[in-house]
Amino acid sequence: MILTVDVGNTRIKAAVFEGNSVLENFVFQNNELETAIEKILQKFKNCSDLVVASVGNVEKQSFLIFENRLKVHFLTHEDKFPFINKYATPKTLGIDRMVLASGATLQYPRQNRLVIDAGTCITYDFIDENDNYLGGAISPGLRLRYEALHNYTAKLPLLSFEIPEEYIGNSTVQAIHSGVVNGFVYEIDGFIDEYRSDYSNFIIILTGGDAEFLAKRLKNTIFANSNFLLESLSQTFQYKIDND
Ligand SMILES: Nc1ncnc2c1ncn2[C@@H]1O[C@H](COP(=O)(O)OP(=O)(O)O)[C@@H](O)[C@H]1O
Ligand SMILES: CC(C)(COP(=O)(O)O)[C@@H](O)C(=O)NCCC(=O)O
Ligand SMILES: [K+]
Repeated sequence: MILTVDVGNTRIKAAVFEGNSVLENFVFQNNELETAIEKILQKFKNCSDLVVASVGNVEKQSFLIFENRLKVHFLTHEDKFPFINKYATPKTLGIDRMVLASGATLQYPRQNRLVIDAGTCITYDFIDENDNYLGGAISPGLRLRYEALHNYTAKLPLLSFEIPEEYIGNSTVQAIHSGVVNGFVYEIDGFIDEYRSDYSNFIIILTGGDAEFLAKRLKNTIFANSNFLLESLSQTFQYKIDND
C-alpha cells in the first residue's frame, strides 16, 4: 500500500493505492499538510511508501517527519522515466509534467499522446508514438485568469467562476466571464486542432482541477480523468522500482 502526494500550486492532492486501485482520495491546503498526512496514515496503517511529486511551495521536512513510519520518496529529474526527454531544458521541466508524461507512456503504449492538465496553469505535454517527450505549452489556468485580470488592473473586480451567459458579454461581469471561460475553452480547442493538423492520430488525456468542467464544454469530445496525475505517480514509482 502506498500513499501518493501531488503538491500543485493551488492545492495538495493525495491518494492511497493498493496495487493499481485507489482506496481513497484526499485534497488539502499547504498549511494542512502534516495533519492531513497524519490522519491518512492513522487510517491506512499498512502504507509502506510515501511518494511525493511537488512543484509547489512546501518544505521537504513536512514529509520527512514521517520517515520513522514509512519510506519517503521525492520524485526528481534524476529518477527513471519511461520516455526519451527531448525538452531543451530537461532540468527545468516540471516534475508534475514528467509524471503525467510517464503515466501517459505507460498506460497508452506506442501511440501519440497529448496530456492536458488544467490546474493552476494549463500544461500541454506531447509524447509521440516512439516515446519521445517533445514538450508542449504552459498558460494561465482558469482561476489564475480571473485573478490576473483583477490584480493587474485598477477597475476589474475579482469574480468567481461562472458559466458566461453569452459570448458577447453585455456588462463588466459578463464580459469577464466570457473572456476568461470562453477564452480558456477556445484556447484548448484551438491547441487540439493544431495538434490534429500535425498528427493524424493521438489520444488526449484531460486532467486537473478544471477538467470535469472543461470536458463538458470542449468542441472535441474528451473524457476527463481527474485522478490521472496520482495514478501516474503510483505507476511511475512502480516503474522506478522495477527498473532500479
Ligand atoms: N475547491 C477548489 N479550490 C481551488 N481550485 C479549485 C477548486 N475546485 C476547482 N478548482 C479549480 O481547479 C484549478 C486548480 O486545479 P488544481 O489541479 O487543484 O491545481 P494545482 O494542481 O496546480 O494545485 C483552478 O483553476 C480552479 O478553477
Ligand atoms: C508549469 C507548472 C507551474 C504547472 O504547475 P501546476 O499548474 O500543476 O501547479 C509546473 O509544471 C512547473 O513549475 N514547471 C516548470 C517549467 C516547465 O515545465 O518547463
Ligand atoms: K497544470
